[in-house]
Amino acid sequence: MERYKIIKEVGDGTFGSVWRAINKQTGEVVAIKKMKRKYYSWEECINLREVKSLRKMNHPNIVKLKEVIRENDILYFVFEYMEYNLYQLMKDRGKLFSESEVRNWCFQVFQALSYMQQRGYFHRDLKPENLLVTKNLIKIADFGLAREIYSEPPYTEYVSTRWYRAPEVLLQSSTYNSAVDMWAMGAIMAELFTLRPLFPGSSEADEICKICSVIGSPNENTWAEGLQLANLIKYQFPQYPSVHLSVLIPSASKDAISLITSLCSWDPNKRPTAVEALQHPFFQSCYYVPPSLRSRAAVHKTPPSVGTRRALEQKSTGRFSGALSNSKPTSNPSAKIQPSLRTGVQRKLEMDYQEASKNDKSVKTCAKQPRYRPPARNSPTSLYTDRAARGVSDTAEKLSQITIGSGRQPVRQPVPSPMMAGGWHGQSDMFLGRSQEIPSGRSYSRKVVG
Ligand SMILES: Nc1ncnc2c1ncn2[C@@H]1O[C@H](COP(=O)(O)OP(=O)(O)OP(=O)(O)O)[C@@H](O)[C@H]1O
Repeated sequence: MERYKIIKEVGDGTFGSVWRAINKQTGEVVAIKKMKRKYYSWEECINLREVKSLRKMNHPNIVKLKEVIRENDILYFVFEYMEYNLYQLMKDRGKLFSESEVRNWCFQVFQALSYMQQRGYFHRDLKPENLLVTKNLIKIADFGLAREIYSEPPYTEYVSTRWYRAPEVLLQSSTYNSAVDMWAMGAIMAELFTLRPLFPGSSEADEICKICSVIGSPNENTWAEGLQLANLIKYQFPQYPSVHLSVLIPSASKDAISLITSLCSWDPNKRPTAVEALQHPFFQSCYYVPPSLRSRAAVHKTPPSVGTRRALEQKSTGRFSGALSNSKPTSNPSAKIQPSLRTGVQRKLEMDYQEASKNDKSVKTCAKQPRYRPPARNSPTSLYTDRAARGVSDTAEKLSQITIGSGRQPVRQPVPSPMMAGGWHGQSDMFLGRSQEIPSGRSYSRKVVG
């Protein structure tokens, strides 16, 4: 580590603190993530397999892992340095972002997701804090890193966000897939427009409640499988009609609303894949180069993210091409997602249903704000400083005692790190898991340093 000069702490996550540093030899500015637990041998660097995968990921919109160092039993990840995360940008924002800013960012993130999805990976913890920005460039961070479920406090104060968690995960599906990232992107996109989280649930139960109050409760037509999942854990959805998203996101165009609506579909199978999202009319002005045509397009020196859509339109036959046809992509091979990537068994969640029946009576109403309120457009910044507005209230605290599958021990539940879609990682999944479970009675708070 003596090769690096540590400058200052820029982030403090669940598993590591992140520092800005300079490579003394090259002068390059990097971000060094120092893991909180100790690793007494390389074998103990439980996630090395994933680290190797991450190092292989080479995409302009995925934060590059440059180096992994273990020194004095401490594990360090050296990343390229990014100036901000999206949460910081939203928090400090005095006025709304323009639609073209939102489009530019989302287009880049969908390209990274498309890259990952085509390689059978998905992120599973997309949230504004994990989207890092330098100038116009945005990159996905924090995936594939070691997540230790057996680690001891000092992590107990942190409760990972549930605001971007897909309903199938909330309902403890054992077979979720890359569509969870698409859900998260819908929620993030909406938040970029309003600077308010779309589904600010204060507990898992309240999270579902918030979702119902926005997109309407699911039914046989919208998500038959979800009703079955709910049945399995004896959960009853609260009954709400849907609200048109344009009411909640007044600054967004019709195309943006259409994309967010489809990303936030109850049924994971009805959400677009990343490739399909890139073909949505919202991105009409953007220039997407399907991987199959990358080498040819490279000749034109097109920027990796956004440009003018000049070509390849005839190649786009995805979900949103033409008049929003329902036909599946045909001529664009990259748009053909292998069925296994969509439906593969990802993991077996550790579940404890002992008190699940409590949900029958407990989740008929949302905590606070029974309906999502349209954003206060004049004071968007207040959201991130107002605890109550973020759904953290006494009522919420109480509701959080009776969450879906409550009765669990307040220990870290393994939520696997980004992993090969369609693959069951078995034993190692325990090690790859990240904290997702919300210990009862704890409130969510974002931890952002700097
Ligand atoms: N490459 C980077 N460049 C600059 N800042 C970074 C970088 N990577 C991470 N950070 C900052 O550090 C914060 C925490 O990083 P990260 O999410 O990787 O930690 P974590 O322990 O995995 O967090 P979490 O609790 O979200 O799982 C990020 O939100 C970001 O603000």
